[in-house]
Amino acid sequence: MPSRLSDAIIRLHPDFTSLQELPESYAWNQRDDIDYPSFDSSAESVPIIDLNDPNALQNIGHACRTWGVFQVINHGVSTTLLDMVESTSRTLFSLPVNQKLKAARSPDGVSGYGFARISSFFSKLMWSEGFTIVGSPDEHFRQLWPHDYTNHCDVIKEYKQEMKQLAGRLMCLMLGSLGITAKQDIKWAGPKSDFKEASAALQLNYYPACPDPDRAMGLAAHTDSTLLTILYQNSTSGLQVLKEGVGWIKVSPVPDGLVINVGDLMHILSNGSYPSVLHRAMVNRTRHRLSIAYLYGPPSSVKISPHPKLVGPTHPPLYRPITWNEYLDTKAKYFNKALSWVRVCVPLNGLVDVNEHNNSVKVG
Ligand SMILES: O=C(O)CCC(=O)C(=O)O
Ligand SMILES: [Fe+2]
Repeated sequence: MPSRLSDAIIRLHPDFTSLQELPESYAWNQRDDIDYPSFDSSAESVPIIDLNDPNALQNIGHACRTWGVFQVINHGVSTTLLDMVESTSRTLFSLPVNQKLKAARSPDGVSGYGFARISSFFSKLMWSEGFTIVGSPDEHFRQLWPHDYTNHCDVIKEYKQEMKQLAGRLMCLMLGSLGITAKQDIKWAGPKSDFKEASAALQLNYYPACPDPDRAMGLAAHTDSTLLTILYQNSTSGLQVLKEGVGWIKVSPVPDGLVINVGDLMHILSNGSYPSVLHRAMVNRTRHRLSIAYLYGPPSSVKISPHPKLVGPTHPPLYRPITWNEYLDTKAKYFNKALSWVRVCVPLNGLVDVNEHNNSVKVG
């Protein structure tokens, strides 16, 4: 890398541990909570759903409709694997900045190390680092750990496999709660209804301890562009979701729990019944935080549209068909307005998309 370019990147990617004060470039004078108050989980809390509960499907339907987010326990992903993926992520972000930059995301690429991808939409910087994995992690991991990358690659591959299985199961439950049977009603679910052809990316997020957390922002408010997102967070809280009419609600980490977000494509598929949840990550004065988001969507050639079973004379389709890539392009252009650019019809109840009230929604 030419040295002037790498100097510029290092200036943009500081060694957070060396900063004793919050630089002005990281000070968010205006955060979204100007309009919305913040609550801890004592006010209202995101539903926690046991996947072994015989009522799991109904509970998921209710959570998707009212919150657009829920946590799952007894999901079948082992604690050992969650610990291992957390450990690989922590090892990655603990590398010296110069080493991490060897696997920097290229300006037009998606995989690799860098700031949150949504950073370009904001004038202030976010107190976080990210690493995106699309496809195999081998090449980038070899750059990070030239002599010792295979174990880390294996952990990521196993985690992605487990996530894919869980995501397929959650798809069946979420669709089932809308009255849609994966096997009969969704062609791309495949003969075993395992959504084998689905696409996905893994997003590792690291939020170092911050000297002035009240003025900093870990990851600004956004909805995910996915069908659904499976988020693992370590034991440090920081995730908040916006509950319409209430405010920002903390999503407290539950031992071995996974947070499931409804994404924009599920909102479209459900013809607006399931809201894609607006969420953000705050930072902590003394503790670092890690999160690992499995971003799950349809195969690249599949167009997502309001499902025919949810459409009728009194329920016209609210959105036009769109592929994941087309939607990502729309989101990158129109940010929080992306859903309205896909909309073909104003809902009969006259409500606008929840996200349009906020001016800081970005790609997930
Ligand atoms: O760190 C978190 O809790 C949120 C991460 C997130 O929203 C994302 O990666 O899209
Ligand atoms: Fe997100």
